[in-house]
Amino acid sequence: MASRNQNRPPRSPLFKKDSADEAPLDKRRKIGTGRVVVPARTGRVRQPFAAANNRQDVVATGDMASTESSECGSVEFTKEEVEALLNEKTKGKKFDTKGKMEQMNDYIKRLRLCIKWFQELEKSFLLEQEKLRNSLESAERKCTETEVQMKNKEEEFNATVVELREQNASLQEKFAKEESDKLDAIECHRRESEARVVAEKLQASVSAELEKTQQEKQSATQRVTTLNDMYKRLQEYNTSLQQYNSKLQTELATANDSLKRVEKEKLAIVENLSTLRGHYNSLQDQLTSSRASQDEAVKQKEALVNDVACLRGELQQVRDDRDRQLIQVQMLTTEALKYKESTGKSFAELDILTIKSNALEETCSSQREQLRILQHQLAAANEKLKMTDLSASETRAEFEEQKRIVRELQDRLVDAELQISEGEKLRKKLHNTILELKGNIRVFCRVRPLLRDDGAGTETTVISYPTSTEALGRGIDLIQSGGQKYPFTFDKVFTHEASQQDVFIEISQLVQSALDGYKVCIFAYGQTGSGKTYTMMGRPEAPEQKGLIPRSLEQIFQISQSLSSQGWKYKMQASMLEIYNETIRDLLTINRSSGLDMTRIENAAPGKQYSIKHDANGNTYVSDLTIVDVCSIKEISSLLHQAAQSRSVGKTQMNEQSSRSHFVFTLRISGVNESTEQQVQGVLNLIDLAGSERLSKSESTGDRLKETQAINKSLSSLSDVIFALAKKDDHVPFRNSKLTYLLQPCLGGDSKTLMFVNISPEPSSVGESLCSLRFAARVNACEIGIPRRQMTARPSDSRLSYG
Ligand SMILES: Nc1ncnc2c1ncn2[C@@H]1O[C@H](COP(=O)(O)OP(=O)(O)OP(=O)(O)O)[C@@H](O)[C@H]1O
Repeated sequence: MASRNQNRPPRSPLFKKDSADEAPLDKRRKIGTGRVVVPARTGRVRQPFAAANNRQDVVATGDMASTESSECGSVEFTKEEVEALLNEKTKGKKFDTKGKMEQMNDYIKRLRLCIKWFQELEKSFLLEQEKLRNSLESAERKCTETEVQMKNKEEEFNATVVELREQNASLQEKFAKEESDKLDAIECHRRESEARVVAEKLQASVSAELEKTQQEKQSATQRVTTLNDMYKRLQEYNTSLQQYNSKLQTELATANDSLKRVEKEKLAIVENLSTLRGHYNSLQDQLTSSRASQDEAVKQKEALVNDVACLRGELQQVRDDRDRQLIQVQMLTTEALKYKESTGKSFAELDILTIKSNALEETCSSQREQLRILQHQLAAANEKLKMTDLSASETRAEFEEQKRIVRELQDRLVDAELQISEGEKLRKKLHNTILELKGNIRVFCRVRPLLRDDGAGTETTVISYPTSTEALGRGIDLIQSGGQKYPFTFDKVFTHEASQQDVFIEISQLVQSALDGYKVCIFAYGQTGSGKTYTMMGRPEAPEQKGLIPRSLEQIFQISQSLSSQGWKYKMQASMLEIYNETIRDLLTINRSSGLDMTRIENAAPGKQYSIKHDANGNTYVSDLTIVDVCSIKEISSLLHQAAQSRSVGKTQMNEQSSRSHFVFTLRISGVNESTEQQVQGVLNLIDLAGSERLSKSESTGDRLKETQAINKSLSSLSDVIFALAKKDDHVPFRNSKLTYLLQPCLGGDSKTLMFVNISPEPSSVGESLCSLRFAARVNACEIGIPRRQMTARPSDSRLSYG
C-alpha cells in the first residue's frame, strides 16, 4: 500500500480528502462503481471529486488555482462528481456579486480542471487505444506469422504425411518384394539345395572318377616307369646282344678266317698231297699222318663247323631273341607310346577334369558360400519351422484331440441315433398299443408346398414346426396375420418337404394290418386344393409322385404274394364309389364290359339307388355296387384310372381340378391259409373327401353352389359325428349323411382309422387351415372302438361272403 501511495499523483487540493482514498485499491474500485476511471496507465490514484456542498474546502485563490491547475493533469473525477459539478449552483446572498464571482471563478477553475482531466483522459484513452491498436496489430502480425508458421508446419506435416505415406507404400512394396524375394530365396534355396545335392553327387562322381583316373594315371605312370625301365633294360640287353652278336660275328669272321686258312691249308695240303703223291709211298706215312692230320683237321673243321653251326644257331637264337626282343621292344614301345598317348589323353582328360574339377570346386566353394548363407537362412527358417512345427504339432495335437472328441461324439451320436430309432420304434409300438387300447383315430397332418399359383417364393410363412423334442415331427404351429400362434400336435406332421414315399412309409404298417385281417380306413380331409387327392392318388404319370392308394395296393399285392410261401392265398375285391350331392355313384359301372371279372351285385342296373348296409360284424355293403375281383396291380391301376376319369371334378376358385365328391376306394381282402386252416378278412378303405370350403370363398353359383352345399353338409355331419363320439353321446348321428353312414364302422366301430388333415400353406388359407386343424384335433381326441382282427378258423364249407 505504501509503495502504491508513493506512486500516486498528488491529490488535488481542490477536493476534500476522501476516506475512500485511504481504502485498499480493490475496495475502492468497488466503492467507485460507476465512476469514469482513467486507465491504469501510470499507476496513479483516483482523486475523488469533492462534494459540491463542501464549500469550505474550496479555498483556493487564483494563484493556487493556477498552481493546482498545473497539477490537475493527474486529478481524477468520478461520474457522480462530474455530474455534481455540472449541476452545481451558486449559493450565497442574492446581491453578493463578489462572492458569486469568486464562486464562479472557483467553479470555472474546477470546470477547467475537469475539462483538462477529460482531455487528459481522452488523450490517455487515445494513447491507450493507440497502444492497444499497436498491440492488436502486433498480435495480428504475430497471429498471421503464427498462421503462416502453422500453414508452413501444416504443409510440412502434409509433406511429411505424404512422405510417410509414400514411405509406407514403398515399405509395403519393399515388404511385398521382400516377401516375394523371400519366397524366391526359399525357392532358390530349394533349387540350390537340389542343385547342391546334384552337384555333390556330381562332385562325388567326379572325385571318384578323378581318383580312379589318378589311380589309373599312377598305375599308368608306374607302368610307364616299369616300361621305361624295361625299355632301358631291353636296350641294355639289346646293346649287350648286339655286342655279343658283333663278338660272335668277329668270332665267326675269325672262324671263317681260320676255316679259310684251314681250307687254304687244306688246299696247300692237297697241293702238297698232290705234290707229295709222287712222294706217295714215301710219303705214305707222311700221308697217313697227313691224313690223320687231315682227319684231325677235318674233325677240327667239323668241330669248327659244328661250333660255327652251334654259334650260328646260337646267333640265330640270339637273333631270334633279339628280333623277339626287338618285337617286344617295339610292342612295348608301341604300348609305351599307347600308354604315353593314353597317359597324354588321360593327362589331357585329367587337365580337363582338373579344370572342370577346379571350376566345380570354385562353383562348389561359391555354392558352399551360398550354402553357408542358405544354411544360415535355412537355420533361421528351420528355427521358424521348428516354431511352426511346434505350433503345428500343438495344433495337430489339438486337432487330434478334437478329432477324438468328434469321433467320440459321432460314436455317441450313432449310439444315440440307434437308441432314438429303437426308442422311436418302441414309441410307435407303444403308441400303436395305446391307440389300439384307447381306440383313438390316428391323425396325420400334411402341409403341401406353396404352388406357383399361391405365389411360391413369397416370404410370408403362416406355418412353423416346433423343434422341441416332444413336438418334433408331431407339432405344427399356425400363425395368424396378427402374429397369434395356434399350436397343434398330431400323431405325425409332414412338412411341405415330405415326399409321397415318406408319407407312405408311415402308413405301410396300417396297410399291412388290412392283410392281417383288420378293417383299415384312411381318409383325407382338408380344404379344397390342400392336397387330398395328391396324397391319396398322387400323380400316377410320375412314379415317385404316386399316392397312397396305388402304393398301398402295390404293397398288398407284393406281401400277399410273398405270404403264399407260408400257405396263404388271398382274394382281393375292389370297389370304387363317390358320394356326389348326397348320391352314391358307382365309378366302375361303365367298365362292366371291360372283360374284367365282375361280381354282380343284386339290382346293379344303371340308375339304381345304392343303399348302404352294415352287418352285425361291422361290415359295410353298398347294394348294387360293382365289385371287381382283382389279381394284379395292373388291373387295379386300370380300375383306378377309370375311376379317376369318372370322378366328378370341376374347376373352383381354389382348385383347377377340384374333386366335387367324396371318393371311396374299398379293397376287401380275404385270406385263407391252407396249412393252418386260418382265415382272415380285412378291408382297406381309402377315402379322398371333397374339399371343405366356405361358400363365400368359393364364390360358387348354380350347380357348383349346390355341390358345395352338399359337400359342406356331409362334412359338417362328419364333424357332428366326431363331436358326438368325443362327447361319448348316446346318440351318434351317423345317418345324417351318406358319408358318415358309410364310415360308421370306421368311426364308431372296430377298425383302424387314420385321418390325413391336409393344409394349404398360403396366408390366405389361414382361416380354413385353422378350422381343419381344430377339427383334426377333435378327431384325434375322439375314442372309437378297439380294433378287432377278423380271423377265424376255416369252416368246413369255406365260402367268402360279402353283403
Ligand atoms: N405335397 C404336394 N406336393 C406337390 N404338389 C402338391 C402337393 N399337394 C398338393 N399338390 C398340388 O396342389 C394342387 C391341389 O392339390 P389337390 O388337387 O390334391 O387338392 P385337393 O385337396 O384334392 O383339392 P380338392 O378338394 O379341390 O379336390 C394340385 O395341383 C396338386 O398337384
